[in-house]
Amino acid sequence: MNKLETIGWDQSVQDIDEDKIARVIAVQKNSYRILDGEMEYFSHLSGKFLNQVVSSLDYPAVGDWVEVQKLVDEQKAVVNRILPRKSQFVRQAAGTRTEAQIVAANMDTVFIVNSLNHDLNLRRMERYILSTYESGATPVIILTKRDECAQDEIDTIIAQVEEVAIGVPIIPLSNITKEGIEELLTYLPAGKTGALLGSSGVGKSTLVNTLIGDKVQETKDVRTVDSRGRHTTTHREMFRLPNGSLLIDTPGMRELQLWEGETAIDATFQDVEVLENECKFTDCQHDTEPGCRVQEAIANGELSDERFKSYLKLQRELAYERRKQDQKAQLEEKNRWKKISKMQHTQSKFRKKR
Ligand SMILES: Nc1nc2c(ncn2[C@@H]2O[C@H](COP(=O)(O)OP(=O)(O)OP(=O)(O)O)[C@@H](O)[C@H]2O)c(=O)[nH]1
Ligand SMILES: [Zn+2]
Repeated sequence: MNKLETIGWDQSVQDIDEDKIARVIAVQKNSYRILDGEMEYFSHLSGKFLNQVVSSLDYPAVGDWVEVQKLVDEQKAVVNRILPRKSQFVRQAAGTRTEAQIVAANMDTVFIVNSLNHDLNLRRMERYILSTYESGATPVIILTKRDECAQDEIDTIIAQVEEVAIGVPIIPLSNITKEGIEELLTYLPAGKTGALLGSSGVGKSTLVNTLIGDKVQETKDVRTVDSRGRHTTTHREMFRLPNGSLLIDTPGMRELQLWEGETAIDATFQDVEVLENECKFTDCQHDTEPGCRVQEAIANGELSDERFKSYLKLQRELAYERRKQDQKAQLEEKNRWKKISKMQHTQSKFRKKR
């Protein structure tokens, strides 16, 4: 096995010098911690790289494969480019600006983590499933803290989750009793990359510690702070598990604002799609039309009204996002031309003077 395979390498990129490839394991303010399978390096982006950056999606993210120039003795490196991603989980960055944020890259599986002891929010879960399908990875749902729930409560919750997570594996587990951990690992065999996503406090970092069998991530109960008063661990980080898989831990998200997802709507709402196709009216809004198959399904309980509303709402949200992004792109293009024509203008004035 070559050393890149120990950090999840499975790309079929041709003409590549193995010694120049590394994987991003953590993103710091202006530097990237990268691993080549043997050694860790602190790396920066090359000037050429920075000149080509157009959007936030062009910066390296945790899980990315990068082509680098290494200074082995100093354990430093310069990043020249990002290799094409096979998957990327994107959300709208927190705040009001229209900007994308990559949560994790090149993962095979996204583990959507929820806790059994908190109110489960099925609408939120639909968002995570949608974004996961859009990312190009496969979703798996994890329900933590099963030690705090009786079996019948767990069964009820699983039944509810099954209705919104059609065909998605659901794993109830406990970081305390370790029930469910073995099952989780069947979805993360050697060489594969997973990412843990979900709200704050559901037990993502604790799960990383459970899987590694050591305390590598700080968790809510103990916040370790170093001498300069900073938290000692970066929260968004990729780890190697003892079974040879890779796992990305991410900070809890307060809300998952969609960035894109039109192509993933069908996979997320397979049940609704089937009903829409069964509807005999070709132009149906599935709203108030008498005889509509969707409305019939809602009336007889086959489809929940909340789920159908959520389906419509997410579609509206995605269309709105798309318009906002298009407007932003137009504005950027306009500004780019303004800048170019201004530059040409000053250049011609300069020439005339001479
Ligand atoms: N009873 C029980 N408590 C758990 C379990 N897993 C985690 N916890 C507790 O839940 C709390 C939050 O755990 P974290 O691992 O910090 O949660 P997180 O998802 O990483 O949170 P953020 O880092 O804020 O995103 C801690 O007090 C853990 O000890 C579990 O399986 N059972
Ligand atoms: Zn209809």
